Amino acid sequence: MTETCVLGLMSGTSMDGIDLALVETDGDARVRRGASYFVAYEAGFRRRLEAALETARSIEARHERPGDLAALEDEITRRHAVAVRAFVDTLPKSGPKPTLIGFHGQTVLHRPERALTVQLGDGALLARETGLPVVFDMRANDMAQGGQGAPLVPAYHAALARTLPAEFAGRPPVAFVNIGGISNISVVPQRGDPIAFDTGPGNALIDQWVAGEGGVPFDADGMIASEGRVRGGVVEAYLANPWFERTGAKSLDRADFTLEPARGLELADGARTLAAVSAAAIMKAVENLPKTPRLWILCGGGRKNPHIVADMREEAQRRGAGDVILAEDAGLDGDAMEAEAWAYLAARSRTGLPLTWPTTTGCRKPASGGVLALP
Ligand SMILES: Nc1ncnc2c1ncn2[C@@H]1O[C@H](COP(=O)(O)OP(=O)(O)OP(=O)(O)O)[C@@H](O)[C@H]1O
Ligand SMILES: CC(=O)N[C@H]1[C@@H]2OC[C@@H](O2)[C@@H](O)[C@@H]1O[C@H](C)C(=O)O
Repeated sequence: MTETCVLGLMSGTSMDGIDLALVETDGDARVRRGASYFVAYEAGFRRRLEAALETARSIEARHERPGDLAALEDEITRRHAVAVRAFVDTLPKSGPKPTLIGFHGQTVLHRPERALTVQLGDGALLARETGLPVVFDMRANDMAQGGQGAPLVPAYHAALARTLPAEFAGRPPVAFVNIGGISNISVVPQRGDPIAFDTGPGNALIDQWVAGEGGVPFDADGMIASEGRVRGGVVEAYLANPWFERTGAKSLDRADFTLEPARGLELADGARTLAAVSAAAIMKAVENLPKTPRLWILCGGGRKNPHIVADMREEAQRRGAGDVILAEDAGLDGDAMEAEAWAYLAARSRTGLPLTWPTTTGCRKPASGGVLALP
């Protein structure tokens, strides 16, 4: 494939808004990262998305849209179209313009054990609204091929690993950790396919905790947690979840971990303890990897919580697991990475290249995927 300028769209499990990013890519080794943009959801819309998770629980087949989910899907899609137009308006007149969109949509249900994953997002409507071809539904074929349907970002992490500055590239295996609502890891070895899985809760529990106990949407820069201390017993209760013993490909629904073990804690102790849980859950991944990573590159909003980062560094040292750095330290953009990934995946989809491998989602053989909608 020749190089295409692709616009990636991600509305993740944190439900905080829409990330947009441009990538010029052939869907293979050539990756040139471009501009990025973010459109926040206002509190009321975030609450509607949260309510949709409840409504979606009754879904048994992925195209069912009970209750208000059809109307919500329409609105989510139109909000993405508005975001695309706003982003494109900011691009310099002389620079590259997107000719393809990679669209994630909003996950409202993820039940890999039932081969069921539901993203609200109407690719055909987005194509009509933007006038651009749209690749969407990139998780479905992986599931049809026996995979978990997530995580999908490892294909992009593997491509980025090849572009790392020499001081980092010489330290395989490199681990990319996305600390979103849920956290996931991609380990990129020197040779061979990436190894990946969801590691456990990221920011979703912290967000729910500080919203419920403190009335704020997230613990900005870990300020609330700074006033608290780690309750070791609660961390242990979380880590006793059989999830952590499971080896191989595995992926989570946002509802799989709850605040139950933290109930009764005071606001700041809860925020600090849940940050420790996120860090410990990620570092526990080492126990399920064939080789301990030598470098950890953090992306996603959780890298801005200094307690998560500090706890990970301490644990990496204890485990002899090398350095923990932020995406920005390696010249990358930790906020835009998932949106960039959806752009890259769309380009791979167009050329039929694999989006997933047996080592990333457990699919039977490397699987491409995605549905193309033309304007
Ligand atoms: N300054 C900050 N300090 C602490 N936490 C922050 C900060 N900024 C963002 N976050 C956290 O990051 C979250 C958003 O992260 P991100 O956009 O990576 O998640 P996502 O893409 O929605 O999730 P996922 O990767 O699970 O799909 C917010 O909900 C918040 O918890
Ligand atoms: C079903 C779904 O949307 N899963 C998300 C979620 O958020 C993080 C983690 O759980 C990951 O598995 C996935 O997103 C990333 C971007 C992925 O598929 O790579």
